[in-house]
Amino acid sequence: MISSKPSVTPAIASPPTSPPAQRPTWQRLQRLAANGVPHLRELLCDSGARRAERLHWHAAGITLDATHQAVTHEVLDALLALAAESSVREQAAALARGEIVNPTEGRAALHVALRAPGNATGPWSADIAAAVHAERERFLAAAERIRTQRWQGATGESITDVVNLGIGGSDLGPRTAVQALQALVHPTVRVHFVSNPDAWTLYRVLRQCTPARTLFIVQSKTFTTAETLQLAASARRWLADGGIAADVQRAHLLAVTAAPALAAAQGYAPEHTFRIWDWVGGRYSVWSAIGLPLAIAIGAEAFRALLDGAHAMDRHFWESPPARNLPLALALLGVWNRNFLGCPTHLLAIYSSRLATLAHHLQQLEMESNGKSVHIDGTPCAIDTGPIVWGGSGIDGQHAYFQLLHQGRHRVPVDFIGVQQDDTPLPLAADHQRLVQLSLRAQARALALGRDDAATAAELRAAGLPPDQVQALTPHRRFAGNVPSNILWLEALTPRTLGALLAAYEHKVFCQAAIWRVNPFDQWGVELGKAILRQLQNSPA
Ligand SMILES: O=P(O)(O)OC[C@H]1O[C@H](O)[C@H](O)[C@@H](O)[C@@H]1O
Repeated sequence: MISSKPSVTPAIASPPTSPPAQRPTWQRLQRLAANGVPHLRELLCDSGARRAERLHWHAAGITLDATHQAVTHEVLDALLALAAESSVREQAAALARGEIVNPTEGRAALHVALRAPGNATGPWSADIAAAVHAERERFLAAAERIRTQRWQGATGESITDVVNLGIGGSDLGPRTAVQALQALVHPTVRVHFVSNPDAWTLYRVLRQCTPARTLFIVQSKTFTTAETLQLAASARRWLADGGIAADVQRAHLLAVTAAPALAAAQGYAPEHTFRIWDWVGGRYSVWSAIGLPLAIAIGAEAFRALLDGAHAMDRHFWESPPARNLPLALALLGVWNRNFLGCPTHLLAIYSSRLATLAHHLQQLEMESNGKSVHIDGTPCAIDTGPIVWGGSGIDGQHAYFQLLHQGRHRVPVDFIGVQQDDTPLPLAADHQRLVQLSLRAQARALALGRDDAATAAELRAAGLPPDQVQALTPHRRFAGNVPSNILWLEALTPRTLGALLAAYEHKVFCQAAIWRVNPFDQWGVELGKAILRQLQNSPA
């Protein structure tokens, strides 16, 4: 019997108690920002190899180039001191030991245990390792049966369509990964994702499917989410209307949940129910049975490679010194931009169409985790916490909203995310890839350097404009620049690098929460809307 309870130390992992703004390093960073950092035009000209060396990180197939961040050596030193002063490392170790890092729900957050190879133990308990291993083997075996069309529906036909019903963390992780790894997707079993209870969303998928050949995966950690239950009810009615009566629907319905009793009460067969645990946060759950649709799409071996990539990033995060630690660097640069340069938003500009959905996944990861205004001890935050995270396809954005980034009134830090080696089997794929990669680099450069009045006027004069027009046009054609950005390169778009990238962002979010002293694992903010929905549903029309 798999225990749902992690063996946790009952004590709350203790972050430093002083409010961040009262810490000496925080105040040092405030002074550095107030004194002004040189324009990126100057920082990028500083050809001293040391800046470039300090601002590049490599781990598990991911490279972070932060040379376009508005930071000096002094700022970097102070940020690393802030991490030490905030006990980031100690807090990460407490998480991995299975301590209660989510005190408002009395839970551990052991997503790192989900991606350890085999049944290897880590700092977490042997019970957890064994439970994770057993359930992983169970859901991967089911995924292989479905993928190889050995899973039969009630009428003995093979399954050709798998429809994932789930929302938030029970949708975005696997949806993003299936999208990203579509080159590996099995050609005969189609995997669909439906999260939105707008009836058309489900209809649009079901009109392509045949009931006898369709399998639904109802994914819900709580098994109480109204949107998912509505979709499941509709799916079951569609099966019944299509000749798969309620009493033989079991082979068409899988459930993934931390509340198996609720699933059983709603008629899901225990042998078709896969287990997650209360210590798996929804937005950290793609590594668990919530990844089942992904495993069906790409196969067990590729799914294990995704876990391996994430685990490689975990090891890097735990073992690398702070100055060489990629997720910590992402976190610290974000803190600098948010708290000291005063940037309220953060853009994810993704230069790989297969990865574009990543922006939605990371938006949930960052905003649901760190969109908080009280510290972990319940005291109000006097500092800014998680920024507004937004984004999508960078190339498309260039021809739409990038104008505001270049010349608007907001300074928007950017993570440019690209892929170094492309595998698209198209004759001119290398040319496409060169255009995409150079576009990424050009945008990072343009945002950083801008173009001052003198350079703008010189260019207009060189184009042959008379002096009065040069004068009139210069204010419109100048660019302030100095917009900070990261460039993240995946060496190739593989399960391994995708796993590593997702894990890097998870650790980034955790490090920022540790510095801001907020709980990144609860999401009470979404509850009020749910409660009011229930009231409205129960009140007379
Ligand atoms: O998996 P479920 O319990 O159905 O929850 C689905 C999602 O909805 C909730 O309201 C939360 O905002 C998300 O964190 C969660 O992932």
